[in-house]
Amino acid sequence: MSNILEDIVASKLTEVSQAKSKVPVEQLAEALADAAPVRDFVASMQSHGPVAMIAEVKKASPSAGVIREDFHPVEIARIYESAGAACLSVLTDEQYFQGHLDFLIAVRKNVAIPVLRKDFIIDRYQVLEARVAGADCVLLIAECLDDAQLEDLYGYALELGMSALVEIYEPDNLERVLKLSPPLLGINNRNLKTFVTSLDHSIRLGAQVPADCLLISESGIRDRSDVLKLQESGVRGILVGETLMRSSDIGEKARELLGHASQPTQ
Ligand SMILES: O=P(O)(O)OC[C@@H](O)[C@@H](O)c1c[nH]c2ccccc12
Repeated sequence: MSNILEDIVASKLTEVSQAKSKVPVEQLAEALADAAPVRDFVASMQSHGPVAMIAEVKKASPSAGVIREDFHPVEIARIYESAGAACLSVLTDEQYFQGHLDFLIAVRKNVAIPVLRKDFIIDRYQVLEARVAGADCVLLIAECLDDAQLEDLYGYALELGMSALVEIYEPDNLERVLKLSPPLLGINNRNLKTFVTSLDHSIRLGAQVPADCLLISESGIRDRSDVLKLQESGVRGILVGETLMRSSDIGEKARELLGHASQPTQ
């Protein structure tokens, strides 16, 4: 079976080297002076209880294809914000998710809550690019990074004033990510090799996460009962994309997940 993560990482290597030849790192670093001040992603997650939502702006994915044709990132982001999302996640990968760094730039300027750059980060250049674009947090996927890379990219994100959301799928990666003492830890419910998605994955693996680390269950969350089930298992954050993006009333669906719905929807 082909492993999508390996394919994506391979194309990221090319993408990053092309980006570096277009805008050398020294030039990119000069733009840091003009970057907006960082918003505290971790604090926003911690202050939105009992379960804080990271709402994702995502047009398409390798597992689902195009999720939403009628795609206006800023409009969607504003709806998420007013529905009570703690933070936003914006896909910036172009090839596999039909995202764009420009979406993040536009979203960040039009909301007041912190924004995560959702991409496959394998190089410091992408972390710098994220900060220059206005990102408050970057995603670091343990399955794409060895220990040295993980530590380096994590440290660099912090150095630039951002937070990093460290994500794992494989149970074997838990121990090595906990060495960073991250305030946030994401457990992906979706196996990126098979696309099989099960909430039980973050529930089971989450039981091994220390209480001082805010546990975020990612992917495959569909309704209020899912959220309650996760909450009962100690999950304090959720990352939701597809369910919201497929909804004909995004705001209502977001409020339903958070338990703020005017009327429960089925
Ligand atoms: O659309 P969903 O099933 O609600 O999932 C959102 C998010 O968890 C998912 O997009 C995701 C989790 N980790 C990733 C890493 C890269 C790209 C995407 C992801």
